[in-house]
Amino acid sequence: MALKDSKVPPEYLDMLCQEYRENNIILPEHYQNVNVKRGLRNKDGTGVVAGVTLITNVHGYLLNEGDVMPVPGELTYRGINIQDIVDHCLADNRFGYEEVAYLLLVGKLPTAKQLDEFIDILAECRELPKHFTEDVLINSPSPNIMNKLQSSILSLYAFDKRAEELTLANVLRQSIELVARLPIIVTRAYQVKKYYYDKVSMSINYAQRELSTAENFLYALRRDNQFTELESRTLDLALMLHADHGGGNNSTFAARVLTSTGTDTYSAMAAAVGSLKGPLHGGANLKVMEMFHDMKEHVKDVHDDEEIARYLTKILNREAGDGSGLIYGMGHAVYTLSDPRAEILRGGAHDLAVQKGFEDDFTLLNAVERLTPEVFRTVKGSTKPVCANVDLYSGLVYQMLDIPMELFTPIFAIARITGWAANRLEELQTGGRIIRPAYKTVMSNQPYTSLGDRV
Ligand SMILES: CC(=O)SCCNC(=O)CCNC(=O)[C@H](O)C(C)(C)COP(=O)(O)OP(=O)(O)OC[C@H]1O[C@@H](n2cnc3c(N)ncnc32)[C@H](O)[C@@H]1OP(=O)(O)O
Ligand SMILES: O=C([O-])CC(=O)C(=O)O
Repeated sequence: MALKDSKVPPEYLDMLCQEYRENNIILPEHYQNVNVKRGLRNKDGTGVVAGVTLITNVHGYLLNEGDVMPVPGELTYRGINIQDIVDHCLADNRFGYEEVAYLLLVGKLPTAKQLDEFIDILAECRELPKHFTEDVLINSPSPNIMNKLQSSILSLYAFDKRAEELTLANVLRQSIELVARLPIIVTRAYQVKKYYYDKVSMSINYAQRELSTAENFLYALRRDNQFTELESRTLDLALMLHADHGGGNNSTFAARVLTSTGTDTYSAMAAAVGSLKGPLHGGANLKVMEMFHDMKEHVKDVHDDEEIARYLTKILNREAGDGSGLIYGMGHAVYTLSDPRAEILRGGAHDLAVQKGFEDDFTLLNAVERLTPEVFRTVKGSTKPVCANVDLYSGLVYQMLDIPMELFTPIFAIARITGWAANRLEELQTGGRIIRPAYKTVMSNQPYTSLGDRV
């Protein structure tokens, strides 16, 4: 593909690509011969254990005499089941994300007084440093909000006099500030993006002290600052569910890898944002919706399972969708029978769909969840269970809340900053060794050839 603005000529690139392909062949047997744990996975697909943690447990299978036994998934934050956290917050009719953030960061549920204090501090910290909005956001727009979020987090370094200090108190302070500020950065970066790239007038609002994280997001997103109770509660639920997922998920592990070098908070958190953006990880929530819109164009009857299964088969065969062969929102590295977050979001998506008249959309996405395992077995001949993951229903939920697609993955980041920060703190306090896996070379040694003798 020719890059219009590049000084590197396309024919030169073609030549380099050809050279590259000829000189960079690693065959599957190379992996097998040296017993490499590709993707840091054991032979049975389970993850290589890279550390111990007190923060989050992701339970997706049992090991029975060395065999992986599929079980319904369970997610616990600091030992407390996510379902219980959600149920209690809903029963008390209060926002839960702030409580989850305290729990993950500090290690125990806050008392009522501690929670009030924490919410007050978050409110105090939400406003961005002086000139940050003008210099970092307005004067330097990006078409991609995850990209802008990543560079904004790096830019916060310059506004922090104690950016490098690794004491517990300082990193906790930085973590709280990031939890408070990410919703503001994301919504402002979005406003700037709309103004600069989409030629829509920009509206930049101050964060509101009395509003929760979810409410502040919706307040800043909407031109009229209006949102309903149902909308803010649903977003709050999504934030709770996305807040952490153990030390091994790709973005959190990236944060831990960088943290283990002794680097600063902003560098570690920016790396995590870059990881989350990927379509196999947090970026899947955007991909699910792209896939879903494509399906809506091609599937005539959302109640016709055979037609939907045919379409899913085409996706797996790279004849439909984005050509990757992936059914986004399905499959998980740990969960086998179910992802508890997808179960909760499915319920939320269903209720919203009924209320807002999106029943057909829900039916179609639900059919993807129901039919994929069988299609998967038929096409791939694989008996491995494949379940819906958290990204399957989140996009539909956000769409029904009238949140633009380009903010789906940034919302994930707004929630996950808590988990990244909690894992960074744990790595700093208890890790104690630079993370440094090995790569086995499959290249044989060769002599240096003088310039004039090369062909
Ligand atoms: C927040 C999150 O990060 S949740 C995950 C979000 N990502 C997605 O929804 C993208 C779609 N899903 C996937 O790509 C995968 O299921 C992942 C990345 C989530 C997990 O990957 P893995 O742990 O490697 O999955 P697993 O070991 O089960 O893969 C087995 C095989 O099934 C394939 N597979 C797994 N899920 C899918 C899928 N949804 N669609 C098509 N093929 C899939 C893998 O590519 C692999 O194929 P291969 O043996 O030919 O290489
Ligand atoms: O755990 C994983 O590999 C991915 C995931 O679901 C998450 O990070 O929420």
